[in-house]
Amino acid sequence: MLNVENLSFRTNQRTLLTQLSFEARAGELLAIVGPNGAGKSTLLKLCAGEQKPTAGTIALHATPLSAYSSKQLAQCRGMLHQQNTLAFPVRVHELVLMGRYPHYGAHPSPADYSIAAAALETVGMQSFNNRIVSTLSGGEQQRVQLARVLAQVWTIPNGLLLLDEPTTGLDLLHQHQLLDVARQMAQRGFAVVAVLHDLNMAAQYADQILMLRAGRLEAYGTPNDVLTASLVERVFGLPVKRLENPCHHCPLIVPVPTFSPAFTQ
Ligand SMILES: Nc1ncnc2c1ncn2[C@@H]1O[C@H](COP(=O)(O)OP(=O)(O)OP(=O)(O)O)[C@@H](O)[C@H]1O
Repeated sequence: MLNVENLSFRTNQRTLLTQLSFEARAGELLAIVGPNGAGKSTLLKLCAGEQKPTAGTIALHATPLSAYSSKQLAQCRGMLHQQNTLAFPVRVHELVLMGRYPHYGAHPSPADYSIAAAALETVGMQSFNNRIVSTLSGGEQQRVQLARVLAQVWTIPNGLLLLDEPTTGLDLLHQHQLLDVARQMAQRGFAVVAVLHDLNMAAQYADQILMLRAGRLEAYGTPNDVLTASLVERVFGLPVKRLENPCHHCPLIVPVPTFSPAFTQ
C-alpha cells in the first residue's frame, strides 16, 4: 500500500533521513521506533505528503504522493500529529466533524454527523460531546483528536492511518484501547503506521517494526526479529534483557540501567 524507496530528506543543511526503504502493507500495523531525534516524526510527515523527499520515492496505492492533490490525499490518509494546537475555542463534536471536511461540499450530510458520533464513541468520549476542547485534560484531548482522524478515514476501505506518538499522555487503559483501535483499523484493510516509544507496546501490537537511529534504518522486520537485546542496547544505549512476554507471543524488553551514582544523585 505505502511503498518507500531509497528515501532521503535534507533540510537546513542537515540530512535527517538517509536511504530508507520499506513498505506499510494493508492489514498490518507498522511501528516506527528509535531514540529521540532519530527522524521518526520527520519520516511520518514525509509519508503523509506534508513534506517532500530530497531523494527517493513514496507511493501510496502505487501512485507517487506527489501526484495526489491535497484533497485527494485527505480522502485516503489520516494523520494524528504529535501536537495539535487549536487557535480558537471549538467544541468536541465540532472538532470531530472537521475530520469529515475533505468529504463534503458546502455542508455536512446526516451521514457525516453519524460518522463523527461513531468515531467519538469509538474513543469513549461521547459524553464530552459539548465541551470546549481546550478545557479537556491532555489525554482526553488526544482521544478527541484521534476521533477526528478516525472520522476522516471512517468510510475508506483501505486507507493509510499515520499516528505520531498516539499514546502520549494516555493512561494505561487508554494506551491499550488506542492501539486496539489501530489494530481494528488494520483488520479493516488499512495500513497503520505508528511512531511508538514503548518497545513493549510495539512488540505486542505491531506486525512489523522499523527501527531508526540518526535517520538510518537499523532494523526492519517482525518484533521477534527486530527486538533483540543487542540491537536495542546498541541503538538506545541502555542495557536490556529480552524475555518472552508470558501473556502474548512476543518479546518483552526489560531495561537494566547501570547509571553511575554521580548521575543518579
Ligand atoms: N527543520 C529542521 N531543521 C533542522 N533540523 C531539524 C528540523 N526538523 C527536525 N530537525 C532535527 O531532525 C532530527 C529528527 O527530528 P524528528 O522530530 O523527526 O525526531 P523524532 O525521532 O521524532 O524524535 P522524538 O522521539 O524526540 O520525537 C532532530 O535532531 C531534529 O532536531
